[in-house]
Amino acid sequence: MTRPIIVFDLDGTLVDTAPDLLDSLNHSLAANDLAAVDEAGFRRFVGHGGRVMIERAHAAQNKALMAEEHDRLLKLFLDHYTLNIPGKSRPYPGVIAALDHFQAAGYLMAVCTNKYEANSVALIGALGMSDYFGAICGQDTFAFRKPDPRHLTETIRLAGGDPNNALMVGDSQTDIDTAKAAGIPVVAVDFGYTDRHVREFEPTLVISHFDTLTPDLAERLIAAAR
Ligand SMILES: O=C(O)COP(=O)(O)O
Ligand SMILES: [Mg+2]
Repeated sequence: MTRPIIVFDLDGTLVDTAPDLLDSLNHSLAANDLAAVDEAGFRRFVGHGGRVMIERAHAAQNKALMAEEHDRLLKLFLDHYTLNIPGKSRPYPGVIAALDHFQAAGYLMAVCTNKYEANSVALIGALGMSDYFGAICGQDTFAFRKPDPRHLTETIRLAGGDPNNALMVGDSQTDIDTAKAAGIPVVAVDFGYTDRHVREFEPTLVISHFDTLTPDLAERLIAAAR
């Protein structure tokens, strides 16, 4: 059998990127005379990448958004975000220790995120975390993205893993729906970016700290899902 694989979402799961995403979002919105989004708004708009964040912020303020404007604001957002990496973004408490434990236990690891791939690779590199991951797949890596389950299953294959011997860890409904559609057990962290409690989306398990996420626990969750 192939080595087991654990796949992580990025924003709100491995790394607390909210301050930087919010700064870059507000930088782009200001160019279209929109009011700044606060932390609560951010939680409602995040999860499907920058383009959707900008679209949702406009809808919330009843502002029309033409296709060309959308492209221009996305470019402003991405240029600002890219220039600031890693900014204030840091891994959540216990993340590095957990990755070390999974690595020592022989797990393959990968990232499946709706951020753009280049920004994901840059952020993970800037935080010194690249060596843990056999694949880092963003919303533009394939022709499909979360909640399409193929984003997850193809990430697993790219990292050399088997979807039948896999666990997903995420912070949002998108992650939970994706894993469920792929038939993969999913652990939800309760400290990420969602406006409703992750429990409502019925993940396999909810955790509040990475210390809880051990290779033993992962093995049990994978075995129970078979
Ligand atoms: O940036 C987003 O909108 C989502 O990113 P995530 O999939 O890593 O949570
Ligand atoms: Mg997330």
